[in-house]
Amino acid sequence: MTDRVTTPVLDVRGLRRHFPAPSGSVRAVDGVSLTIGPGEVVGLVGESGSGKSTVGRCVVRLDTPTGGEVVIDGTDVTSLSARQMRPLRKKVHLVFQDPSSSLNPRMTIRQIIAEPLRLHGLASRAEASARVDELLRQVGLRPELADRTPHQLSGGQRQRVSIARALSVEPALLVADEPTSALDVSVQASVLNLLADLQKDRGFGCLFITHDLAAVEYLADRIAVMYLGRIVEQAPAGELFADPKHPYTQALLSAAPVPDPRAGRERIVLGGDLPSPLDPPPGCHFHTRCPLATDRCRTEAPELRVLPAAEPGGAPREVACHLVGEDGKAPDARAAA
Ligand SMILES: Nc1ncnc2c1ncn2[C@@H]1O[C@H](COP(=O)(O)OP(=O)(O)OP(=O)(O)O)[C@@H](O)[C@H]1O
Repeated sequence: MTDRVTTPVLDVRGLRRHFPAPSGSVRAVDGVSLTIGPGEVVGLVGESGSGKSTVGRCVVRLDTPTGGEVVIDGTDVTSLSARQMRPLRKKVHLVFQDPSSSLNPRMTIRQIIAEPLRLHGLASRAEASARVDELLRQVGLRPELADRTPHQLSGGQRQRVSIARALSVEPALLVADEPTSALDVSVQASVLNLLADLQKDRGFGCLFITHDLAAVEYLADRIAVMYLGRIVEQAPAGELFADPKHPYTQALLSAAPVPDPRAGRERIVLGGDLPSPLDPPPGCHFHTRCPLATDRCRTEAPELRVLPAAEPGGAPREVACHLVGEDGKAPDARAAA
């Protein structure tokens, strides 16, 4: 196996993003570590305000971390200037939540999709034009749309254009931040299917940020669960849904629609709101809402620990909870709730 094959497309270590505020600092991201292998899809889930988008923005360097490291395809980009970052921009692209605000309304679709190719000097004008036609077909749009402007397209078509633009330079990593949440429910599934098909065909790594648990179960190989700026659990997608270990993950998944009603999952209703990242609770951040919290949880922050794989040779999983045993045996928040 060559080094190229084993180098992760994304290696985030101890990432922090604290925003200064008049009465302290907002710890939006507070020590996140995450790895994505080539061709791997990692879902990042958690309540609104848990820090998911801030992680995504730091990865694509739309935001600058206040601590930790971001390594993209083997290059540490944490402290690169905008100029130094430019050649690396083709390795990682972001698909935003709302395509209406991320596409320049004065440019044609052809100009929008060709822009990254032009910025990176990857194609002549004629080559870029042919490539745009091909990309439009790949995202399920007719090449005739190339001469229109974004406002002449539907929301779903605009998001397909954003995806075509992001993929025009064949990135190693795509960060998709709630790529379907601004779309009509009727087109959400087709855009998700498109992303899944393109990912399988092209094999790019993907950080998929979402609230949509059904979508993440469908798309992700692995899922990381965030709570108040930290990852509290990471596991292969199937294992996380079948056997969530962290009481927060149990509560989050209990609210997801169950495809098979016979599997009936009892809902765990969490008390209170997500605490403020301006003044996070001491110890385990989740203790204020956890039905199982003990004195230790209120004072000592649990580390993210590696648990034994479910099967020999299986992928390891990680959890940050004092109540999960070394053997991976987890308490049931449902019983206590
Ligand atoms: N520029 C900023 N200045 C101050 N606080 C910020 C800034 N950006 C984000 N935050 C705060 O950081 C926390 C995390 O925000 P973030 O948008 O990353 O969460 P999220 O999990 O992506 O939420 P959502 O799912 O609603 O997008 C929130 O409390 C938010 O208010």
